[in-house]
This record gives sequence, structure tokens and C-alpha cells, in this order.
Amino acid sequence: MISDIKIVLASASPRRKELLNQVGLNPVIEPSGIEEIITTTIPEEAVIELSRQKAEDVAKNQLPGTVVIGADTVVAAEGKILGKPKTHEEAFEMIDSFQGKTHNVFTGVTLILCGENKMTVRSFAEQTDVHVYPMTQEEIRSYAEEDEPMDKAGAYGIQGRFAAFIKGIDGDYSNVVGLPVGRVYQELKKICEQEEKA
Ligand SMILES: Cc1cn([C@H]2C[C@H](O)[C@@H](COP(=O)(O)OP(=O)(O)OP(=O)(O)O)O2)c(=O)[nH]c1=O
Repeated sequence: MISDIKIVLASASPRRKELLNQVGLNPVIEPSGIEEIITTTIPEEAVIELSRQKAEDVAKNQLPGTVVIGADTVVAAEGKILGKPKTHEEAFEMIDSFQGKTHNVFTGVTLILCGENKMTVRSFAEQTDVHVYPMTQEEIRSYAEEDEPMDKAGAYGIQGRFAAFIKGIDGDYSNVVGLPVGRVYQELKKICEQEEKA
């Protein structure tokens, strides 16, 4: 049964843990220590690569039967990949680049089932399109000066005050918050079924 699997979440993001808790899963938290360096201009590839690095880093230390989950989220807007802003000024520029427009949020997820001698690895990327209302320069300035944007890809939190500027989305909401939890649950179910057959 899915509730019997030991799940290790290779992430420091409180949102990812909460999303797993929401569907009845209680992961152990072990953030990876990798440095996040993006080496491709294709967002789907970037998030898959980073999610895999995070999961592999943590999977090295696990007992057989454990499933490690790694994830990474970026925003793709106007042909650029946006991670977390380093300064409030950068947060301003990121938001200004997509206000009044539609951008894409990608979360890459890697699940690793640790075995006696081998690791079974599954990765995927999920896309959600986010439509943002036009914002005044003052609205952007005031939001970008807060703490809320600073630990988030694209410099906003759809689950926070930035909801005031969200016109709508196409795709999975939880994917924007950092983990497409429905798809993760379904993948975990498949792993469970395979384990039961083996
Ligand atoms: C776009 C968007 C992103 N985010 C968050 C999700 C991710 O936590 C974060 C992107 O950073 P990530 O590098 O994907 O994750 P993280 O640094 O928080 O955690 P770890 O690397 O340890 O796994 O942005 C929101 O919470 N709301 C949003 O609307």
C-alpha cells in the first residue's frame, strides 16, 4: 500500500511537504546540498535535470525500499528561465517582464526507488500556464519589496498576496506551488504496484 512506502523528500520547501501531507503522505525531509546550476535553455530539461540531481544526492544514503522525491520549479517568461530572485530589484524586473501576460511554470520531479543494488529512476516535467493581470509600476514595486517573492521561482507566490494579480491558470495549481501532487501520487501508486508484483 502507498501509505506503507517510506518517502524521503529531498527538498527544503515547506510547500512541497504540505502538498504531500495534503494527500495523506508523510515524507521524511532531507534537503539535498547540491548547487543549482542550469545548463540548458529548455525549461523542461532544466527542471528534470535539477530534480534528478537533488533526488540522486539524497538517494545515496537510503535503505532499500525507500522512495526519494526531488523537485525543481522554474518560470519561463518571454524566452527566459526565471529561478529565485537574488535581490528585490531582480524580483521587480522578473514581475515586470510577465505582468499583463501569460507565462509558463514548469516543475520537474524525479522519483527514485532505492533497491539492494540498483536505483529505479522516473522523471517528468509538468507545465502550468499562468495568466497575470496588468500591474502598475507601484504595485510591482510594493510587492517586490516584500519577503514573499524572495524564495520563489519567478519572484511570486500564487498562494500568497500575489493571488491579487492572477487572472487564471491552465493546468495543475499545485504544480505552480512547487509539486504536481496528483501526478506524483499516481507515479507512487505505479511504483507500489510494481513492488508488490516483484
Ligand atoms: C511560481 C511559484 C513558485 N513557488 C516556489 C516553489 C519552490 O519552493 C520555489 C522554487 O525553488 P526550487 O529551487 O524549485 O525549490 P526550493 O529551493 O524551495 O527547495 P529545494 O531546492 O530544497 O527543493 O518557488 C511558490 O511557492 N509559489 C509560486 O507561485
